[in-house]
Amino acid sequence: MGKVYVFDHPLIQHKLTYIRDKNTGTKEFRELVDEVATLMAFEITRDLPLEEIEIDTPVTTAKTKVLSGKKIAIVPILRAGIGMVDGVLKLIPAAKVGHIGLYRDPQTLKPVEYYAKLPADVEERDFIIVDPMLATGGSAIEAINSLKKRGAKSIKFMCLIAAPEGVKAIHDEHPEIDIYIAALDEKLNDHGYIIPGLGDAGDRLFGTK
Ligand SMILES: O=P(O)(O)OC[C@H]1O[C@H](OP(=O)(O)OP(=O)(O)O)[C@H](O)[C@@H]1O
Ligand SMILES: O=c1cc[nH]c(=O)[nH]1
Ligand SMILES: [Mg+2]
Repeated sequence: MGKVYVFDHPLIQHKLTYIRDKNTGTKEFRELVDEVATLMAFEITRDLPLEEIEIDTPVTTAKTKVLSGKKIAIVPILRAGIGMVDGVLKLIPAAKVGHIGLYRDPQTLKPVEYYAKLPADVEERDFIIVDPMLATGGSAIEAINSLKKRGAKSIKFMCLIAAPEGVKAIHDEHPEIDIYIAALDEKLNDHGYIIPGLGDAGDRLFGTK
């Protein structure tokens, strides 16, 4: 069964407070999302495999460790997921980036796919899907379906704020997926928005409302 990791690091929680605050403007919101994505990437990469190599220090030789070159791909769910990509790339700059375009129909709350482009070597990569919000879970489930359909074998899901309903929905559909979140909120409202949440992540990132 996939696990749920809630990153309660004080820096993440502090920054998340200002991300939630409705008085935080677009520029600062974008910067904070980027910073939290970097901090989350630090935690999510904790289990990356290492290999031992030998190097020369100025005084002697030393057996020491480097990353063993695991192939990683970051996949933002468009639009709002884009806000987390650069933050993750700061720590794993060699990662490839795929894109999945989904919007949530405001009436049905069902996700509609409008774009998908992934790295060619899908089967060999570890995928990290990024999206600030996990609400009903429809978008995340559709993104996971889309990756699996194209041959992905290893998938993690990372978001800033999740509703319990969304976490359950992912695990009902894809029980093996590990979910990484900065905060697990209370519930969804009647419009599928997370309470207390942060409002519409895409609109706040891109200033479209
Ligand atoms: O868990 P769900 O109920 O599917 O909701 C979460 C989705 O809703 C938001 O995207 P939105 O549809 O607003 O698109 P946008 O990123 O283009 O704003 C958010 O970024 C997630 O992708
Ligand atoms: O609270 C929510 C739910 C879905 N999408 C958002 O951007 N915010
Ligand atoms: Mg949106």
